[in-house]
Amino acid sequence: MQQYIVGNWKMNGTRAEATGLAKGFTQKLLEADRPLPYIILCPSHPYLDLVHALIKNTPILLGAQDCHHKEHGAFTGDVCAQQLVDVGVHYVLLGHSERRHGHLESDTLVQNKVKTALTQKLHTIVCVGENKEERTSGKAIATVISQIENSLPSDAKAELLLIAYEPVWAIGTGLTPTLEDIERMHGAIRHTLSQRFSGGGVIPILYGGSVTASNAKNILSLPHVNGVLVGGASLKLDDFWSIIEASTE
Ligand SMILES: O=C[C@H](O)COP(=O)(O)O
Repeated sequence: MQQYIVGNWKMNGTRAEATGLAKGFTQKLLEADRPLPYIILCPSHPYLDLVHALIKNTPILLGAQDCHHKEHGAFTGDVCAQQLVDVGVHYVLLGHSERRHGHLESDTLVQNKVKTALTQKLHTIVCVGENKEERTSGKAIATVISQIENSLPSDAKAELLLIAYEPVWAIGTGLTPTLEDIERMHGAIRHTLSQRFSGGGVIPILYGGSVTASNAKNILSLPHVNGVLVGGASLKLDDFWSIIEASTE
């Protein structure tokens, strides 16, 4: 399976910085001499249009960081899936822990968002992950499997779904699970997806949480890891490019 390298810029950057990064990646693509993974950039909403214009004739794909669960309407400050598609978005992150805020954005809300995004044929990256307490009390796998079971619509089309496993305690901290723990979790997720969805065996499962140019190769070499979701390191041109180059074919 071709791997996925997703850069989540979160609420960072300016117009000038977004332009610099997008132009930098397109230039690196021109110089690349090896097969590349799927590369997806997820800027903040105000810069989607700008980044789309800069990457539109390249293999880089555009992602958004969230969308509303309703198709349209009086929801001040929100953005709907149809608007994302309208500005060239192909992927959307849903249920990121920074939006779940513990349980403020519930599994049910995430599931409703997923339904709406899939209706618009957006590739939907559903984020799941345990917090520190759930990890130390031995509940990490049960927590993540429960999030998957409750965040995915039972009739979801497997071909538009991706899962990102992001332990909350690893995000932005420089901490990562051991390779064995990542592999064990991804194996459990794969088992659940295969049982629950026809075609679930092919849903890509990404790892996220303090992925860097130094640890990407080992993580991306794990059999059940189909890509990475990168936060901080995706804002640094050379670091993100090193992570792209660490992908396996
Ligand atoms: O969406 C990305 C993740 O939250 C990981 O962020 P990080 O790479 O800064 O730890």
